[in-house]
Amino acid sequence: MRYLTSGESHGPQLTAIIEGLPAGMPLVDSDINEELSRRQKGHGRGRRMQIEKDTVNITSGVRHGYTLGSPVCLAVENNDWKHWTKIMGAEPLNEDELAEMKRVISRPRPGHADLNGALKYGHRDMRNVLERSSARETTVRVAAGSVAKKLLSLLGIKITSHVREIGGISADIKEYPPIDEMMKISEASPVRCLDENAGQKMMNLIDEAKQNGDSIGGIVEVIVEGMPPGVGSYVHYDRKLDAKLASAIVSINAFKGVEFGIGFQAARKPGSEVHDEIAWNETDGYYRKSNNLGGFEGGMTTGMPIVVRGVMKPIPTLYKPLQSVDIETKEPFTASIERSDSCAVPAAAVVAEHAVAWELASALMSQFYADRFETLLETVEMQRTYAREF
Ligand SMILES: Cc1cc2nc3c(=O)[nH]c(=O)nc-3n(C[C@H](O)[C@H](O)[C@H](O)COP(=O)(O)O)c2cc1C
Ligand SMILES: C=C(O[C@@H]1CC(C(=O)O)=C[C@@H](OP(=O)(O)O)[C@H]1O)C(=O)O
Repeated sequence: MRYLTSGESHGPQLTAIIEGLPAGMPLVDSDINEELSRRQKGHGRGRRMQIEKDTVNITSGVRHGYTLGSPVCLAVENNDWKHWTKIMGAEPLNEDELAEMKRVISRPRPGHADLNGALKYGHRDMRNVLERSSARETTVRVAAGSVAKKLLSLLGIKITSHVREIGGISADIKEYPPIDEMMKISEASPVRCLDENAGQKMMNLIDEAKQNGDSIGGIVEVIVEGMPPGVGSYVHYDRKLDAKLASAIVSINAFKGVEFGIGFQAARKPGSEVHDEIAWNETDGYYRKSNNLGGFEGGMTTGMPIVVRGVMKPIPTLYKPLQSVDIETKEPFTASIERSDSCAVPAAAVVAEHAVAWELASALMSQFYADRFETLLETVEMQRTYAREF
């Protein structure tokens, strides 16, 4: 399976085209809209989220609530577009407006794509860069990911996400509740934090950062239960499923790091405290007595829950901007200010969840390829039985 996205942040719409879905999979708008709405929530977001109410228009590949096996096109309109038609060049301008338009963005924001993107593509107006480098694009990544999440859920695979840390305040999770419970808590919490105390502190810190014209980042965690063992491969670098997940996480705007299970802690412990002992029983087949490695050995799923975390840096646009240089005059200036979030970690958790869902669904489809969804169901079930009895 693959997908492409297109669209500018303040253009008319965002689009994703998915190729390679099996035919006969149930899919309706609400499967996608519920996930889009989750991405829009979360303490710390700017005014844009009040303007948008992201809903999908499925324009191809689905009839009467079932996939056809043909490309699925998902379109999400930008409500904000109507305020930007002139700036985005969709309307002819009079002289005054033209003069106004000469206020091009020439002072790159440290930490955003502005300067690198401008010099790469030769844009003197950095709006040409920020329109596409904006995380607005994650809307349709979530749309595509929600189709993958639907496929996973029909195969009995559950996935959720939550916030582990914001601005250095860490959620103190002694024991994870069952995954259905985690889904509910993270949905209800304004920072998607499973620990209510830490959640409140995180919100206070976000408010403080906002008041100071600053921004903060954090750590999100994605948890998956029900993946059959043996998905992915050890035989080649580009077939290792943990590597694909790592790439998907780091591809999210502002994500700088990734870890599985106990992650970086593994560097500070002896092997006897890291590797998960293997056991077997009739109901579950092989299982691990612990899950320090977060569901992967040798680039393949172990059948244990997948636990993957991603690190998001603070948002680069600052209302108290950092020093930069004007690319026209080469004089030092403070960076330009665009309307901005002060913290988008809770939203980014939902994006990470969908990025992971996509990679897992895609791996299942390449390993158990099926033109018909029913065949996929049967083959995945066969793999589970085979693994249990192996
Ligand atoms: C959900 C989400 C919302 C974001 N909102 C903003 C924002 O309002 N302002 C901003 O400057 N960056 C925001 N970012 C981060 C930038 O998009 C990102 O830093 C930029 O594209 C540069 O890419 P890089 O940080 O991966 O190098 C957001 C990221 C995510 C995931
Ligand atoms: C629009 C979204 O996030 C945007 C991501 C973003 C950036 O620079 O990445 C900058 C802001 O854009 P705007 O200036 O239009 O408010 C965010 O709002 C979204 O998540 O849907």
